[in-house]
Amino acid sequence: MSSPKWRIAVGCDDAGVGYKNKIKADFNADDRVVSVVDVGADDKTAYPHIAAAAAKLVASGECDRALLICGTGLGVAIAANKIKGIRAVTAHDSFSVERAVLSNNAQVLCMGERVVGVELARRLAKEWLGYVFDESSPSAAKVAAIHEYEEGEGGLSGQGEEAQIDAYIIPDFTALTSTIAAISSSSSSSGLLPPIVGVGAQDCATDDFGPFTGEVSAAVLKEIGCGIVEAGHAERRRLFGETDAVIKKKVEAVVRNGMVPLVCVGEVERMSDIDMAVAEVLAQVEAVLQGLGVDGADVVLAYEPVWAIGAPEPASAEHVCGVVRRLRESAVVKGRRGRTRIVYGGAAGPGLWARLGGEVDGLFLGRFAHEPEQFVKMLCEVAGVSAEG
Ligand SMILES: O=C[C@H](O)COP(=O)(O)O
Repeated sequence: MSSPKWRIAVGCDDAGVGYKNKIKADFNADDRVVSVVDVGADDKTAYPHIAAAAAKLVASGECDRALLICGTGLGVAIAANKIKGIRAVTAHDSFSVERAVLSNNAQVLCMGERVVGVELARRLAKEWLGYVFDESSPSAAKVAAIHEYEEGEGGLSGQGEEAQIDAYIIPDFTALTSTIAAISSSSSSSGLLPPIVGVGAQDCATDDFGPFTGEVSAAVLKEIGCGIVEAGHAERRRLFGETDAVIKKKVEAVVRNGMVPLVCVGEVERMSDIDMAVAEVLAQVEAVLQGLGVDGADVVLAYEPVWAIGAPEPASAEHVCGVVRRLRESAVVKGRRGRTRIVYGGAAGPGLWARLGGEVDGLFLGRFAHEPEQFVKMLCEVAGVSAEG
């Protein structure tokens, strides 16, 4: 097997500038490294922001690893570990650096400029590049257990233990801030913190900045508190001519800004041959996910047969489950490093969840979400709790 070529993020606070710059130069000269992104300006930026920025690059899949330096290497590790999916360690000796990768699959190495000599720090960073976690090793199950705790305690939106499901309201742009404020204040007054319902947007721009009058960027959506953003809804494709290439750029923008993309896919015409439906849907999925620069990111696919959107009845459970199963088995989904969840949309209403028999990860509601009682009923069905309680 050929050695991996690493894409590395480096960062530091004002106590770690000297070591960061030296190690960065070492990385740039090392042919095991293909790119180095420096997230740390050599200024007074507090370490949590630097550490989180580097960790997000790793979590999104834009970088493979990060090396962070502060005075002790402790604060940056604590901050980086707050980013979902990140395993950051502080290590100042050769054995710990080795085990951080081989035992813990840590993607982030932190060191302290006031703790370790510069030549040892450089040597450790060099050794670190040589270690690769073995997914078939006995350590893999333990790392998976860490991930399970993270999912159990947090989930898609970082919700608390009270939340059994990830629920999102996705209103139009003008209602976003008031919806976020309403959810936030009702969560505080009910004592449920953080909110058990998140908020998302129906669309976003492909770019974060630039002259795109009328567009709403993913950066702004993140800033106001969105957690999820739709990309490629059937109506965007049909009415606004959005192509797979545009949708892919939007997905990249959503992930780049630390949110989850809700990628809508679905065959246009009703067809009895499930193979034909799968081929059409899979082509859309492949066009968006293949070569996505954010392979490690969480993605939600909304399987919405276009013919079922706005229809009196949803697609049959047999059809939905058949397509979803094939999507899950596809190379493009199986081969991703990030989690891919598949939800169903298109006339989804009460009772559908049970008929789908656990084959899908959730529902994408249109009209029924506009009826509060039906909405709550379906939330309860998915959460497996009684609507009466
Ligand atoms: O955006 C919503 C979905 O396209 C589904 O809509 P629907 O449940 O009203 O058919």
